[in-house]
Amino acid sequence: MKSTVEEDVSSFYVSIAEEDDDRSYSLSSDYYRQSCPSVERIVRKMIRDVHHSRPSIAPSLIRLLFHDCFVEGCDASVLLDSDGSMISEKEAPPNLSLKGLDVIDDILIVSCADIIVLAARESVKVAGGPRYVVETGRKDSLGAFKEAAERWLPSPNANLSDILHVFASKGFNEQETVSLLGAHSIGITHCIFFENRLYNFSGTGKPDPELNPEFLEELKAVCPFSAPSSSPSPHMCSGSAPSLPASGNSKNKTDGVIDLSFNNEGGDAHFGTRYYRRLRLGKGVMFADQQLTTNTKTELWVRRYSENPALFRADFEDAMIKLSNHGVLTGHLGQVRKSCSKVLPPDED
Ligand code: HEM
Repeated sequence: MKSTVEEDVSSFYVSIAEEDDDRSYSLSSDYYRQSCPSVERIVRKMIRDVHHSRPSIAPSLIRLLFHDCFVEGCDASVLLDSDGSMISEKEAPPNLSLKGLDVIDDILIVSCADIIVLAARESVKVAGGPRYVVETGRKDSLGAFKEAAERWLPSPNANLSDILHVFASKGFNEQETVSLLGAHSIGITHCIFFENRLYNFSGTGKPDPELNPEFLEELKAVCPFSAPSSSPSPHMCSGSAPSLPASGNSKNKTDGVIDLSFNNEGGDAHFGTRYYRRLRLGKGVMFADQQLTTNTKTELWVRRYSENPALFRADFEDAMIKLSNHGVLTGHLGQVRKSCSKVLPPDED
């Protein structure tokens, strides 16, 4: 006997074509009303189940949304493998440490692009963040954009004006940018993404003066200096920014990992608020984060969000909805892949 999920999947591919014929090409709140009415319920259940056995999955899926949507829009292009005609975005340095891609394929009951958005929404919720409403109807891309990934995904050592410029190019103002970065209140980072702040900040041979001195010592204990640092320069990711080996097998200093909320003493337990309170204490782990306190406009939002959890949650919801709708493909502009890592052959498109 077929499970509810299997029934939903088999009916989906039959009716998706009909669905497109009788509606305008835009996202909608009931896009899968006929073809897959249970999609949101199924994604919610699957994310909760995976989160139970693999609690690290929620931050990974939220980051995946950002890395998909910032590169030519929310079109699941980040999931495509390289083939004869294209190089995968997964090979772009900022994407080498992405995780959770397997979960999107495991859930695949509608387009990969919609699953990324719905999975990120549920991930925010299980991580203690707000629940927001997202529309559906995104289609998957016909190609991958590795060079765009290198151009648009900021380096953890990028300076604030570059970061604000990139976000502004995608339509996000300072307030929205600061609220989105609240996602860094959960998840992990590898030492390689901030070790220059501990040992050789901007080539000075000294630590970043913005780092809280006690916190600096704690970070050094977790990420000891073990080899000449590559001292990545603090500019946008263009292939020269720090990146991890594609395989996680090598045992070297790049393996060091800490929680983005490492030593939260003096901070706060809540999603979001925790991040901004830490920044005010000089406990931002990445350079990109800590700099939010150095500019009058962004510092204002850091302060407001650290003091007002309700304000943060409302703004974060709005910014995540905006991110989830960025540059989407609808109607015949895209396709619905059967495997997220492969474009459909033309005869099946
Ligand atoms: C200036 C912009 C940003 C930079 C430079 C940046 C950089 C990074 C880096 C280097 C990591 C560590 C990855 C690792 O070591 O595996 C990370 C983790 C993370 N980022 Fe960002 N990020 C930015 C914006 C965002 C945004 C807008 C979101 C979501 C809305 C986001 C969500 C996350 C999450 C949730 C993690 C933890 C991932 C995990 O635990 O697997 N980031 N980010």
